[in-house]
Amino acid sequence: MHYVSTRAAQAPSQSQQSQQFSDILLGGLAPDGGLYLPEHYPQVTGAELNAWRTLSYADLAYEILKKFATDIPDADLKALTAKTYTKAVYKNARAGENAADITPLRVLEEKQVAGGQTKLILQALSNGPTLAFKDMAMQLLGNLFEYALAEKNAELNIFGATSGDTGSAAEYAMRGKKGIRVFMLSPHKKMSAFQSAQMFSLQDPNIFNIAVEGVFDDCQDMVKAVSNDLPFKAKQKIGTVNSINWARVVAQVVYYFRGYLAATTSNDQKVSFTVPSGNFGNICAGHIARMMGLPIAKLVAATNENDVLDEFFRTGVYRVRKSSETYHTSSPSMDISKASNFERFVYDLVGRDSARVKALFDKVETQGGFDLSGKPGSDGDEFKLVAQYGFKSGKSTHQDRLDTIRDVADDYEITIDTHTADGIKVAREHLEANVPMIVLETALAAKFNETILEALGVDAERPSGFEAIEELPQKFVVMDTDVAKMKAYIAANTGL
Ligand SMILES: N[C@@H](CCOP(=O)(O)O)C(=O)O
Repeated sequence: MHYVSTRAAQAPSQSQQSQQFSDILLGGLAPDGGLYLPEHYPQVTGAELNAWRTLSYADLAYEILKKFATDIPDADLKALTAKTYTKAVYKNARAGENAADITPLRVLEEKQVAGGQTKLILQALSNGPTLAFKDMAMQLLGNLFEYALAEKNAELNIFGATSGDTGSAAEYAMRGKKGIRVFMLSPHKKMSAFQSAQMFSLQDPNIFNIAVEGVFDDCQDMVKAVSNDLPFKAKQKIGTVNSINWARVVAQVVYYFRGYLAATTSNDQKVSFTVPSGNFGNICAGHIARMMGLPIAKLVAATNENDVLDEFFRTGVYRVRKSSETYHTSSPSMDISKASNFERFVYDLVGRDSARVKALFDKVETQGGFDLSGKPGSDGDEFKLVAQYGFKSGKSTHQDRLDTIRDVADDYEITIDTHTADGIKVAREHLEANVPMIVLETALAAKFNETILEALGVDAERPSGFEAIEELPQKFVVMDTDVAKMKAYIAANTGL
């Protein structure tokens, strides 16, 4: 399988620099500033789906990943997925969940309505080491990086940005790994107390936490600026773990298949997914699963008050917000106004025309957005095609989160986190008869105890190993949004 940049002038199989999975695994952004995607989406047959119904999560991951990572020997890939997706790693399953399922489903509600029955299902994705769905991909990335670096006898300096969950998932997956350092930017004082403590309490010498005076988008812009300095990137051996890295997205494709197979008994049935969305990486994985032929009816993006994506899916206008207009909310991992993975979807939406993609995203940088509504003066009319990709959206506020956390606790005796609450609030607006709606869980409630206390008046249950984490000594530096200073900090700590 060859990979193409969303901004490339040439298909990779025709270019001299043909890229395969292992070539792009360690790199992140393409050299032209675009994002990698496979040259075509591999298709899944009905017979394959049937055969996959009885597989373990690890074996299902292997079957899906081998369609994309065609340059990794089958036996090695199988060993990597078997090592990653174990019940020992995903050990934080709650009462009523089977840890061996890795991403167990829980039916929250079934209702008789005109024309049939609606069903609301929660897919648990946060039973891994850092209690967030990011572990699902990051644990695999840690093992893939170690494998690839050992093959090349190389080292890697990961430079990433987090609004709360990617950072800890990456640091837990990479701590102690030979040849790997992690430099993680986060918005200073804008994560929950638990999220900050989870990252900043790590004392490992290969982990560097940098709290940036700004919002997540400022952090992500710095990651892109550093990645676009190709000589610096090469000299400092910079890689990334954000969803700009294709391997992150493809690992997330697996749980859409798993959710579908667990919620249905025949391939004639469809399901929909609601996905709490910030950087568009998670729902982009759903888009890819759907493009591979998974019978998904709707993909519903749920945003918080930072509603750039909801605005696009309602109007066709993509209008990024300035840092000063990005709200600090009680679902902080989604406090994002410039969703980097959105470019992958736009690439498909405009018929894989990389020149158009480049022009549109250049316009984001120079004029703050683009308009595909087809109205006079707009940049195109592709918004009319959005429905055929199944996308819908909705938005949720702090009050919605509080209400939903209370409802779900009262009705189904489960405490959900604030981002999952955004998902459930929006999912309820898109229920359809006879099409189960699966909400992807973002994290465990313990990570956002401030809001759980406000909603329920009691603390969220805390899995063992995280008691009093906020009291541990913290190690981090504070910096402003100065790319030159950031580069100097990286170079000083790598010694390269
Ligand atoms: N919500 C994320 C932000 C980074 O997103 P990613 O999927 O690109 O890693 C976080 O919690 O850090």
